[in-house]
Amino acid sequence: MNILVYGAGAIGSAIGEKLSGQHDVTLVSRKPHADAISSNGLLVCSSKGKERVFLKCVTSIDGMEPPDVIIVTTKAYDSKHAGDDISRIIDDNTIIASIQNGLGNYEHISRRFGRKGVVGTTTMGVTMTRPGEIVLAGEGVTSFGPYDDAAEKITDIFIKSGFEARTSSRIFSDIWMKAIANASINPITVISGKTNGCILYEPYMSLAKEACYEAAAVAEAEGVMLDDPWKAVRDIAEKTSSNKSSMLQDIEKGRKTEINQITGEIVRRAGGIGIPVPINSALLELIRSMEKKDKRL
Ligand SMILES: NC(=O)C1=CN([C@@H]2O[C@H](COP(=O)(O)OP(=O)(O)OC[C@H]3O[C@@H](n4cnc5c(N)ncnc54)[C@H](O)[C@@H]3O)[C@@H](O)[C@H]2O)C=CC1
Ligand SMILES: CC(C)(CO)C(=O)C(=O)O
Repeated sequence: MNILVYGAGAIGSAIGEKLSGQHDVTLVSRKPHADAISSNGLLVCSSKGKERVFLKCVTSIDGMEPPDVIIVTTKAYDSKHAGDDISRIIDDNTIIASIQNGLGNYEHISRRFGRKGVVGTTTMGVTMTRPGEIVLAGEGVTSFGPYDDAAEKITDIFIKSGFEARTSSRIFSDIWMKAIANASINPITVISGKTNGCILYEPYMSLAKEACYEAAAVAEAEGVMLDDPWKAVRDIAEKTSSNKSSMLQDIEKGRKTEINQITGEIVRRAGGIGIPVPINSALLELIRSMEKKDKRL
């Protein structure tokens, strides 16, 4: 199959590399990463050692034939642009799947094409250490949905390429649960400057719990059922207790964060249905001001 991975940074490169064992994979990335991969291949570092893999990596999809599958792995703030760009090269048979954090990716990437797409979420952990080099911290589980032919086809492709993957009948709960975990953990790690485990202790735990319950109320008002969201958040914080959240890493490197697509979406949706979310609203403003390195402070 011809598979295009659009927005190949950390996660996209790791996914593309693994799929390339069985499929004709093209990564779409920015110039430094594309140049490094084209010259020296992709260096994949993991607990198994280091492996250099040669892959096709381009910076533009101009003139491409419609691929069988497009996997979108940009940051969530680039989803709208990704949707616009890939709409130029798809045909009726192209399956489009998003594997990203945050809320609203499905709407940007799939529903806008007027037909079903696939939405995914993953617990893989990958970091890009420099252009052309990634570190795989954990293989994780990747889930796809909604439960239909396209999601099953992508799940099958992933399983046959060696991923732990499943089709989920509750994909929107899974996506919401990941967003709630990110909303409860990530902003607090930025404010505290500590790793994910900080939310298991006071003074951070009460704040994280409030953020979690507020966000869960919004999900439930949207008809999304969640089982014990605070337990799920605590479990994720325990499993990743020594990790620096992606948001803390972004702030430390002076990069844009996904706060608007995580906490911002929760606050926006809460406003639309009249649910008070004071803790998430405060966290949103604090992270936005830290992102801008607010000069008034
Ligand atoms: N890294 C991880 O372990 C995990 C990441 N995620 C989610 O996956 C998504 C991607 O995360 P990462 O891979 O860490 O981010 P990343 O920033 O490493 O990768 C995204 C890449 O997309 C590229 N890109 C964006 N627009 C592009 C365009 N128009 N043309 C070409 N390239 C373009 C960027 O240059 C960047 O290299 C995020 O939503 C993140 O929250 C989810 C689970 C784990
Ligand atoms: C689950 C968690 C919090 C792991 O670090 C994450 O997804 C992130 O950092 O964005």
